[in-house]
Amino acid sequence: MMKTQPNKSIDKKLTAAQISPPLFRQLLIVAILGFSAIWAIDAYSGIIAVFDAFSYPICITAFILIYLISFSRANQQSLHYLAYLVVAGYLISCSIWHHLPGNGQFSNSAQWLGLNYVIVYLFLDVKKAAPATAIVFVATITGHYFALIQNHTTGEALVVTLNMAIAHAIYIFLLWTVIKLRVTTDQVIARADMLEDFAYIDVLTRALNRRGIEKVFNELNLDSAEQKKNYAILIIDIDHFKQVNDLNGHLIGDKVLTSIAGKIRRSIHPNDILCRWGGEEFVVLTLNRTPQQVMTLAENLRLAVSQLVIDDIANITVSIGVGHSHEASSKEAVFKIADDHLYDAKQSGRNTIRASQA
Ligand SMILES: Nc1nc2c(ncn2[C@@H]2O[C@H](COP(=O)(O)OP(=O)(O)OP(=O)(O)O)[C@@H](O)[C@H]2O)c(=O)[nH]1
Repeated sequence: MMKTQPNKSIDKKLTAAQISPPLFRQLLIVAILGFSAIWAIDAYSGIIAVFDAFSYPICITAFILIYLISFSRANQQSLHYLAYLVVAGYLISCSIWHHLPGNGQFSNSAQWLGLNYVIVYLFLDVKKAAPATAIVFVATITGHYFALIQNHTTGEALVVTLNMAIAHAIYIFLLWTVIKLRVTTDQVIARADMLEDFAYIDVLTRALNRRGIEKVFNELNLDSAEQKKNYAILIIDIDHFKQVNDLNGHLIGDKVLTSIAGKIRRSIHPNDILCRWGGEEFVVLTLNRTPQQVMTLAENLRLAVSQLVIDDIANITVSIGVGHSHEASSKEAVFKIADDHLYDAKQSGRNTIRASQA
């Protein structure tokens, strides 16, 4: 439901998209199927390297175990780490192994290395992904350099690893740009949400405004013809407020309004809704209370306000008119009933409550 206190600041931290356990398991199935398919193709064609003959079943077993553990209460983030460790560990060591002399140099294993950077941002939040990216980058480049130098001149090994370093740096840079774009979009959405919240809140008292309570009515489906909901409306009007302004000035008048709103907010149930209906008029919407309970609430509010002393101003009173959902077929009609009772309360001397006879 709508917040009555908008967020003061927008969280500027970079956060990774949340991977739900079902999505994580889907990714694991893709990994299991992918590894199994490549293993089957390599084994069937007879070109399977010694490294792969061992590493494929190890990785597949690890993925299956992580898949099964993911159904337990195990920390999901740790499982994400573990899965990433298996993938990154496999891809780096496989490519390095293939670059060692006699192991089928420059096989196509290196082309998969870019996946390490993509997957790290998929699994980890950005704070952890950044150092992981640096570690993977350094391990990949130095590992390949030392593998190549064993069978090539330093110059040749340097050229190949430099190429690799540039390509990988571009991968990282582009991925980082995508993440930043996404974070900017998230911030724009958060800001829009915050502005939307402001449109429903009265700036002076921080209570909901008319549009705000309208929205609450819609969200709670209170005016639905099919499902009759039990609610009551209390229209609370400050007595002789014009005098408060005339005698003390508008700024003090504002302070009185804010203090009364605060007092009402602290006196109602957390599920009750406070709205500034207009000038010196507030509305409390309360749900699922009996008429007696609503009268008790109204009496508590009347008493609470009457005890306020604001900048030496005492004896502030309110008149309250009550309307119940069972008394009418639309919220407009309930408001009208509450308003009529408020009029009666004012006519009968103020500082009092009026509701229909039970
Ligand atoms: N300080 C301040 N005054 C406001 C604000 N909004 C409305 N008012 C004042 O509220 C007063 C309402 O006056 P009236 O409608 O005559 O009502 P009242 O003096 O409270 O008299 P009763 O309701 O009949 O008891 C006016 O003087 C408005 O200027 C506001 O945001 N700040």
